[in-house]
Amino acid sequence: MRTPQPKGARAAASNANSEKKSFREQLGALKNLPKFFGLIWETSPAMMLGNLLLRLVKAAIPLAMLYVGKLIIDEVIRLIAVTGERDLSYLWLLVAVELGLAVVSEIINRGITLLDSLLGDLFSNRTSVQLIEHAATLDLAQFEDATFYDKLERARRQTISRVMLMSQVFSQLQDIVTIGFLAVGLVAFNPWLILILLIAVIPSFLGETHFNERTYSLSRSWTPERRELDYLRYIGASDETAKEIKTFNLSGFLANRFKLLSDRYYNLNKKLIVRRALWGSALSTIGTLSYYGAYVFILFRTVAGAITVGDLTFLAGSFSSMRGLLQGIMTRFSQIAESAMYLQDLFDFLELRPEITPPANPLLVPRPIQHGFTFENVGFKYHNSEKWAVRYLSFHVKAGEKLALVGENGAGKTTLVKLLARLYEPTEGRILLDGMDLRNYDLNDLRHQVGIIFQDYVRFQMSASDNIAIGQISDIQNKEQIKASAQKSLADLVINRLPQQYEQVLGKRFANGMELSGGEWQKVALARAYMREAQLLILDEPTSALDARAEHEVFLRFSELIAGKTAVLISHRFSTVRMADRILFLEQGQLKELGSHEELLAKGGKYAELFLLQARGYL
Ligand SMILES: Nc1ncnc2c1ncn2[C@@H]1O[C@H](COP(=O)(O)OP(=O)(O)OP(=O)(O)O)[C@@H](O)[C@H]1O
Repeated sequence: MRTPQPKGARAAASNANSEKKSFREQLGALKNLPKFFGLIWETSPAMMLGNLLLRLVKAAIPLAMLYVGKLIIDEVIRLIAVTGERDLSYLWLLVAVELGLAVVSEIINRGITLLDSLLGDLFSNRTSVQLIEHAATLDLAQFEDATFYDKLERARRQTISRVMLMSQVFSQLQDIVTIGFLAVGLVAFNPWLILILLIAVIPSFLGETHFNERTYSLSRSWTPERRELDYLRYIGASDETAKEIKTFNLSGFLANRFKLLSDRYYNLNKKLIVRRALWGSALSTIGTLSYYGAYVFILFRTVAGAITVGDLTFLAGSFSSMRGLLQGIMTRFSQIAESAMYLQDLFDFLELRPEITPPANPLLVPRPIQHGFTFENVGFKYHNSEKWAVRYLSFHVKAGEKLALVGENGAGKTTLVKLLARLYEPTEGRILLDGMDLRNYDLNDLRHQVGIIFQDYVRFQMSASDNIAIGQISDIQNKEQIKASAQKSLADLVINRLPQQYEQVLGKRFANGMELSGGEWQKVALARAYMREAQLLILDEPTSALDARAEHEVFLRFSELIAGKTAVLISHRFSTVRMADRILFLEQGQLKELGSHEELLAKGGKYAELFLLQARGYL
């Protein structure tokens, strides 16, 4: 059993140390940027180019405005000094240019915001799709691993928050160009001013870098806890859990658990934010002092007549905006480096490869299957467990045979069928299909030829029609086939009663959805098995919520309707199980008995004992 809190806390502490990122590592994370921009470029080259062009033009505007401002002031002073007739046309021309620049600047700003948000949305949608597609290629076992889930969680966040990174990097480039322009003016006047400028901003930059790295470490080491918080928030207020939360009166328990965990995070984070605020204030004071030092210097030079009042405003203006820009660039730099580190999580996730892979020269599943499936001494351990879930399994399922799996809870029935569908790889032994190892077959073809309806099948909050089509999604438009499948599983009786029939959205999540009973849902899910043109059908207790008569009828139909196909059924109802050709009795992961209902009864073993108990109504 996992004990999340102490383990999480230990992990948090050790991660914080091992994940402490140095400045060099932050710089290293920037190597992710070209790949990131590659993805943005693929999203829309036109928008990316347009964005960059607009920003380039925008970068030149501050210098132009400051310079025109200087000319205006010098002209005003000149005009004041002139006696007699004054010609104001040059002044008005300058004012018109300044006005024009202001208007253009505003329009460009709007254009940049527009492109940023459109490109951002496109990028985020594209990455989300990529994430869904990639997740589908991974192994089931990977999804059962907590560290994998953390990675997935971080990657999922990236698809949305990394959109910010794009505009940050673009703004960074824009500001660097602007500074380049302004610096030319400043250097022309006095190169020392640039030095003072650097002294003003470097301390803040180092402070920001340090605190960003701390924030990243904290947030990263807390991923498992954040996932737990999300989970608690979800189960604390969700339609799926509301019933039990109310009847068991769990809200206090959940709220407390949430509060304990969130308070710990809040306190750690608070310490960091407060220290950041204090250091930030101290370091930016150094910046302000050096700025005013430079200002006083420029004032002296003006009073001494070395420069004009226009020069004064130009220099003070460029100095002030360069300071703002440099500070912005440096703060943004550490944010960009931090985001780039997070970006690593997204790329790491996209780099994950499944362990179950198709062979170099995959075989297609024989059509039809001739001999069937053979288990040769198969054993399997879940990766997070030392215990053998199943072991020493050796048996043969003939092509066209209906095999029932029985056994107590945890005996290994579901594990066995997952191995059969190659959702997991046996830890030892092998499974053969028509004499060839399952590993030699094309994975997609194999998955096509095997249809499974699990006991924990998904209740998709979509239309009844889509819920059935899930069994063979390529036939989603084939309404006839969907209806025929529904008739076979008896779901049509349920669906015909719904207000919008096959187009009726099922479940309670959406406003127009209709909830079904457990048994009704199972009939809909069962129809998925009939959608599939699979040669092996596996039903893992898909009828447990049906009443006894409905289950009997469903299985009778099932046997008739899939005549010729191989089927593996799992059920705890012996009246259903006896309809199978043979029954495999599992106990603690091992095969105990195998034979027809009559044979096993005659044997008088465990199966016979349980069957008789159930027949007498004790089970
Ligand atoms: N994802 C998993 N990770 C680790 N152990 C697992 C996992 N799934 C199942 N197990 C363990 O493997 C064993 C066999 O489980 P399995 O689900 O195959 O049993 P089952 O016979 O289908 O049970 P039930 O009748 O309750 O559905 C159990 O001991 C279970 O605890």
